[in-house]
Amino acid sequence: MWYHRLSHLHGRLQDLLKGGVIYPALPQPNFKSLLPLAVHWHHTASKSLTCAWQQHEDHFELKYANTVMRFDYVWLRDHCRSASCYNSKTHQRSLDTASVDLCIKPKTIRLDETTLFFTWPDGHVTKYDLNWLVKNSYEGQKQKVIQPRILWNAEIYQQAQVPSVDCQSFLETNEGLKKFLQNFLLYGIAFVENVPPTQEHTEKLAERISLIRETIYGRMWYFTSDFSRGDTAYTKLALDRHTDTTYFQEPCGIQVFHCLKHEGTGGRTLLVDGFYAAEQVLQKAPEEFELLSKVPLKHEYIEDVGECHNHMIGVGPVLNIYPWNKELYLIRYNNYDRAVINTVPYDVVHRWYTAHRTLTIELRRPENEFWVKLKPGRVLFIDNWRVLHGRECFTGYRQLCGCYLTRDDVLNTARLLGLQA
Ligand SMILES: C[N+](C)(C)CCCC[C@H](N)C(=O)O
Ligand SMILES: O=C(O)CCC(=O)C(=O)O
Ligand SMILES: [Fe+2]
Repeated sequence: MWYHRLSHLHGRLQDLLKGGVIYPALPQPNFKSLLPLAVHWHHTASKSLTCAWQQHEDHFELKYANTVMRFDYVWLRDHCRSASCYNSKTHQRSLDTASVDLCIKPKTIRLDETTLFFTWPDGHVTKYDLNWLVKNSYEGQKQKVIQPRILWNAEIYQQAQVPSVDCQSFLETNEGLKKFLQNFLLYGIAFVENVPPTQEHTEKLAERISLIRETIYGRMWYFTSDFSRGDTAYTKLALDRHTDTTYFQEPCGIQVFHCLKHEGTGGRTLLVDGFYAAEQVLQKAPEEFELLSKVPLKHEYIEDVGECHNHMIGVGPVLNIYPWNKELYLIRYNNYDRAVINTVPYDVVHRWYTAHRTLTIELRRPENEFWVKLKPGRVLFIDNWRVLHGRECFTGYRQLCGCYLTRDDVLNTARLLGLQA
């Protein structure tokens, strides 16, 4: 078996070498500085800078920058960046992909320096820079790190001493905003300090990083324990850890909390990194992790209080994973709002309960709980796709205001500031 694989690999290399091979000249300064390491360096450098390609019957194979890439011919035609195929002003494709022959093959392929030229049967020429191909190929993407994150339990988060960003620097400087977003992307929570304790100022903060997502709760919400809505959030009761709006097909991306007033006891906020807990499940029981990522569940919000009549349903697994790189991107966890399970047969149901228990045990470990008392002036932003929140029961008058944000627009702001998101 092993021998088989080896000889197969060897054959592939031979194939590759039959294609065009170039050794770009080394820039002079590098050459000099690397000279003492000549023997070792020669090997790695020639490996990383060599380009080898091979035209196969049904795909194009390219070896460059230590990456072996395979491209489908329709893909190569479809991604043509020539002026007639792609509008580089709008960054939009002009080519009608449906007009490409699904059996298309290039008539000729030529490499000049670091540019590949494909001439298609109708004479059209497509140019690709080798580095563009590395960056945009499936194989190149796989090498890229996933969204940088620091998974945390209470100790990790507290030891990190993540600084809060001052309201003025958040509102008035790009550095302040960037620092805030960087922390938010890394930890899934972030604080802004010295905010005037009003709904208007909280709204201003929200609008600085995103669009406010208006929901059945309104645009900016403002709530006390008056049971004005048919939900436990509007009482003085404790709330176990959960994510919000699990009953939306796309749960809200970010939640903003600002406690404007509390005259009483208790009412601390609980925060738990759901991705940290999920990672523990993946390590300890990978098949349970997989089940939680596959079994679709319904969450439901049924309200019939006063003038408020709502019936929301969202369907999706507890753990949502990108299929191409297995990256976890969303956790949907709310035992209060989870609806009747009728999407899976009984034996799967039992295995699902076991897996759900494993995750719950991780989420409930005291060492994973980060408790904070929200105070007027300190605004908390929570990544509702990652970090669970809850609260301790409380006495007295407590006023909380906040809103939900659309996730796409937060990430948009982050990317415009040069962050990976
Ligand atoms: C934040 N705010 C008070 C407006 C809404 C609360 C929503 C509560 C609901 N059970 C959920 O978890 O989605
Ligand atoms: O009252 C709180 O601190 C939070 C309640 C809650 O979970 C929510 O409003 O989503
Ligand atoms: Fe909540």
